[in-house]
Amino acid sequence: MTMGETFPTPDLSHLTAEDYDHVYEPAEDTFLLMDALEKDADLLRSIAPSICLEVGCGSGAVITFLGSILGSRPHYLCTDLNPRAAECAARTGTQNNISVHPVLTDLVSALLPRLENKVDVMIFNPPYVVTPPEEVGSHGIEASWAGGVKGREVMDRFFPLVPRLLSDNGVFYLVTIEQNDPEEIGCKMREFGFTMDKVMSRKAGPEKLAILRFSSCKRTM
Ligand SMILES: C[S@@+](CC[C@H](N)C(=O)[O-])C[C@H]1O[C@@H](n2cnc3c(N)ncnc32)[C@H](O)[C@@H]1O
Repeated sequence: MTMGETFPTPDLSHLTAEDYDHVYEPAEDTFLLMDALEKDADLLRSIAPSICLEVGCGSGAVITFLGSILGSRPHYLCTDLNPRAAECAARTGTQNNISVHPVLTDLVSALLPRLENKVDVMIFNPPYVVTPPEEVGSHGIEASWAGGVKGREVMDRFFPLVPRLLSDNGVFYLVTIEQNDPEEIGCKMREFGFTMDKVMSRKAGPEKLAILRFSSCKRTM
């Protein structure tokens, strides 16, 4: 086992302040997610992934970081409904020599049914902030954080799609805050056939962040 292996934070020097007016700038949640992926590097490699997918890629920092862990063998796909984010994610991949393929779509709509049971590693740092419901649904920077009731409105729409997308040995990483009620999410995902593990947690200002990992109860590895 390769204890404590570290991987480089992606070079984001190509992104400008103007980009970040429109696209989520990597923050504590982004970095905690990267730390969790780094911690799970051996597990991720043991899956020998063919397809990795990040939903809501923003700058593309996380999917690119995953690429630095897993190398060039897997396909790296990502989605966002913000066109500027999709464009930034492609540039971040190029800047770091990782081939990242962004798809402009709501959640994963454009990828189903083609990716049915084919995704080995899936990541979602969703808009998780509790906001009035009417703030949900923007295609601009507000889509980065506006999560509506309990901060759950966007992620709740995604959960039923997880069993359709993940391969039998696949894993799904989700960023949450305490207000999202991670325990309730665990119960909901159990109904879809997944077990939940908390990989990491951290307090960042007022936010109690957690990185949850879901894997199929049928998982053989
Ligand atoms: C908290 S930001 C995370 C960005 C990036 N993954 C990171 O960790 O830095 C959430 C991202 O999800 C995107 N997003 C929000 N709702 C979405 C939806 N329904 N479908 C696809 N992407 C969405 C936002 O545009 C934003 O880029």
